[in-house]
Amino acid sequence: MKVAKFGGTSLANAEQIKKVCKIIRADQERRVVVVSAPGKRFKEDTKVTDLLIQYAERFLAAGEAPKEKQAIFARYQEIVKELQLSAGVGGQIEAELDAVLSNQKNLSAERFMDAVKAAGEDTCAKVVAHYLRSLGEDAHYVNPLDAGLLVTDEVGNAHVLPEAYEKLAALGADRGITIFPGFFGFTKSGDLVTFSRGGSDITGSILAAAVKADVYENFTDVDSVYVVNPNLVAHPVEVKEITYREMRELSYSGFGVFHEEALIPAYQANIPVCIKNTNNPSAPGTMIVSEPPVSTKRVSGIASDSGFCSIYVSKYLMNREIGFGRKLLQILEEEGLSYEHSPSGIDNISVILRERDLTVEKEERIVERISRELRVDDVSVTHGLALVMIVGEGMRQSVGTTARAAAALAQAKINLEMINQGSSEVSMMFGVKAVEADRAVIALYQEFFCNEEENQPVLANHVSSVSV
Ligand SMILES: Nc1ncnc2c1ncn2[C@@H]1O[C@H](COP(=O)(O)OP(=O)(O)O)[C@@H](O)[C@H]1O
Ligand SMILES: N[C@@H](CC(=O)OP(=O)(O)O)C(=O)O
Repeated sequence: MKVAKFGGTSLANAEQIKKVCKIIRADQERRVVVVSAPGKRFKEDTKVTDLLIQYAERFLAAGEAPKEKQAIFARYQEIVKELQLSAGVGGQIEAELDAVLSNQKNLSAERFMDAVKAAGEDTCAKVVAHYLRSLGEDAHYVNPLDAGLLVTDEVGNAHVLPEAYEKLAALGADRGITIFPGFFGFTKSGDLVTFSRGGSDITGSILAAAVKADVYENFTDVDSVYVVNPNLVAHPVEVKEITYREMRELSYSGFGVFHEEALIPAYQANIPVCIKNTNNPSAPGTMIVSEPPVSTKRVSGIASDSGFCSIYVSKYLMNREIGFGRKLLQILEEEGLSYEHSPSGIDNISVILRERDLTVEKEERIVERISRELRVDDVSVTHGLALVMIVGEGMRQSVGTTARAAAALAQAKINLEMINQGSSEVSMMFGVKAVEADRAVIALYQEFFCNEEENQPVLANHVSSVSV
């Protein structure tokens, strides 16, 4: 059995939904289907999820938002009409959507926001199920509450609860084709909570693990995962196969094609993931697997993400002070902050955080506490950083990757704020000013992928002859 997830671009309008249904019908193994909300139809368009957020924000501020509501209805009305669904079906779908958008009673502002956001996928799943039925298929919409998709009570950032898997396993025995809305689940108390943005990928992975699918197919709008963001480099090298670990690092670092948290359920259940193109389903796509291929490249991908800041702390003989690191991180913990990385030297340490988590007040308090409580020589915060990540299982067997990367960045006149090699040795991180991130990725792409001779595959478990 296959679990297939279709992203927003695959469901943006009726024409796309027809392609999706053709793909579902082409393979009887595609029995559990997860759908996102309709995405962008063209570059400047707005995703339905963003329309829903705009609606909820206006509604919460003004008590009504007729213009925003109409924009949402217009998207679904056009789809229903072009799919030639009956007036009765269209009316029912619209009434159910309207009930969610108009019902703030007994809901806090944040719960209302999550309920409205989830209505995008929920409505889309109903439309797809109706359309498949109109084509004669035995398809049915399943609600995550009824199916038992239990999640933590973290509004807008839910995580699946372990007991959900057992309940969801029953979907594997369902008759016909199950159409399941992505992006949200329910707490044990029955409250709706969404995953973080892009979270329909997570739903697909959870269902694939629960029903022990042979493969989790993730349909999007590109033929494969590429070694760099195709919006940055035209026609970059395609990735045929990549490990969960590499993909996890690259998704974390900015590969928008697959949600970083979506790999865990599939990985734990050892379900291979295949990224495929709805607009070109015969293309083989990219397989995400547990073991690297025998002949693996030194570098599998290069990604970057901005929105980071760094707290730099220096103190003479820091290395001799027992408990220094713990006390520093405890200050961050007490301010409710998680940290991303922490490169260190003998007398200094940096802690990298997401900028969105650090308010001005928190920053002032943290700097003051570090100075006073840890009696440091220097503490400063640098904003506007991007992290550029080179990832590859082959790096473990290769010598000189850091030197080549640093030289390429130096040649492009990019100043390095920091370098950090992950303990797993499959990734290497460079901190640069956010404005220089794209240039850094391009320079690294040229270094590792545009020189045929240098880019010969290196054998796994074999030390490359390339040296510094
Ligand atoms: N390394 C990469 N390989 C492929 N696509 C990438 C990569 N990095 C970013 N992307 C972008 O991810 C997009 C697909 O993700 P997304 O827009 O979330 O699709 P969906 O609507 O199917 O969920 C692609 O159109 C591409 O622009
Ligand atoms: N619609 C949600 C969830 C999602 O996964 O969407 P997409 O498949 O378009 O990335 C969002 O925009 O965040």
